[in-house]
Amino acid sequence: MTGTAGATATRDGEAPKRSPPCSPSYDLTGKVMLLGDSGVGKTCFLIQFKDGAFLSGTFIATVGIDFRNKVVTVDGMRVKLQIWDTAGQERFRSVTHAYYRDAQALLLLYDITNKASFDNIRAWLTEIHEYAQRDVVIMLLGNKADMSSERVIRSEDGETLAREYGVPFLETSAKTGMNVELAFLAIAKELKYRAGQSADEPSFQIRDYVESQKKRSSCCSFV
Ligand SMILES: Nc1nc2c(ncn2[C@@H]2O[C@H](COP(=O)(O)OP(=O)(O)OP(=O)(O)O)[C@@H](O)[C@H]2O)c(=O)[nH]1
Repeated sequence: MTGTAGATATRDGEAPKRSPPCSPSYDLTGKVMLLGDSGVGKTCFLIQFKDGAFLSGTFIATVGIDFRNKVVTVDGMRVKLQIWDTAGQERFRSVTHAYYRDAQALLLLYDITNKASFDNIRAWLTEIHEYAQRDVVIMLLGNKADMSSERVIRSEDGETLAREYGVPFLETSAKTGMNVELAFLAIAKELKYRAGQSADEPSFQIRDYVESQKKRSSCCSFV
C-alpha cells in the first residue's frame, strides 16, 4: 500500500486524517563556533551548556570538529544555536578554517591558569580576521574561573584585551556552569537583533548586555 506523506492511515472509505503541517521548533538559527588552544575547556563548555554536566577526569582532545544543537528562548523567540566544537590542536587548523566562513558567532576561550593560552588569543584573532565573516560576533571567555588558586591571568587582563578588540568579555567555568548560559544567551540575543526581529526595540549592544548581566550576577547570583 502506498501512503500519503503527512497523512494518518485509516480504514477503507474514510478520508485520511492529515497530520498538522510540520512547524519548525525554532524561529531563527545561528552557527556558533568554539575556538581556543587545546585544553582550555571548549568541549566541557559545550557539554555544560547542552547537558548541564561536567566531564572531569582524563582529558581527551577533540579530533577535527563536532557539533551540537540547542534551542534557547530569548524575548519570546526560539533561537536554534548550532554549536561547533573545534579541535584546538595546531594540526587540525586547516580543517577548522573551512568552517569559519559561515559562522555567525565565535566564542574564543583561554584558560585563566594557562598563560600561553591567553598569549595566543591575539594569534586566534588574526586567524579569525583572515577566515571569518567581517561582521562575525566575537566573545572572549576566560575559562576555568573556578580554579582561583591556580590563576595566572587576572580578570583585568582579560577585560583590557577584550576592550582593545572591542569584544565582550566574561570569565566562565565549564565546571560550575558560571556564566556559560549567559555567554550563549548574549549571542542568541545579538543574532535575534541582527535578524531584524527587534526593529521596533531600542538597539541592542552585546557588550552592554554582558556587562549589565555580569553586574547582576555579582550582586544577585544570577547566571
Ligand atoms: N576546573 C576546571 N576544569 C576544566 C574546565 N573546563 C575544562 N576543564 C578541564 O580541562 C581539560 C580540557 O577540557 P576540554 O574541554 O577537553 O578542552 P578543549 O578545549 O575542548 O581541548 P581540545 O579538544 O584539545 O581543543 C579537561 O580535563 C577538563 O576536565 C573548567 O571550567 N574548570
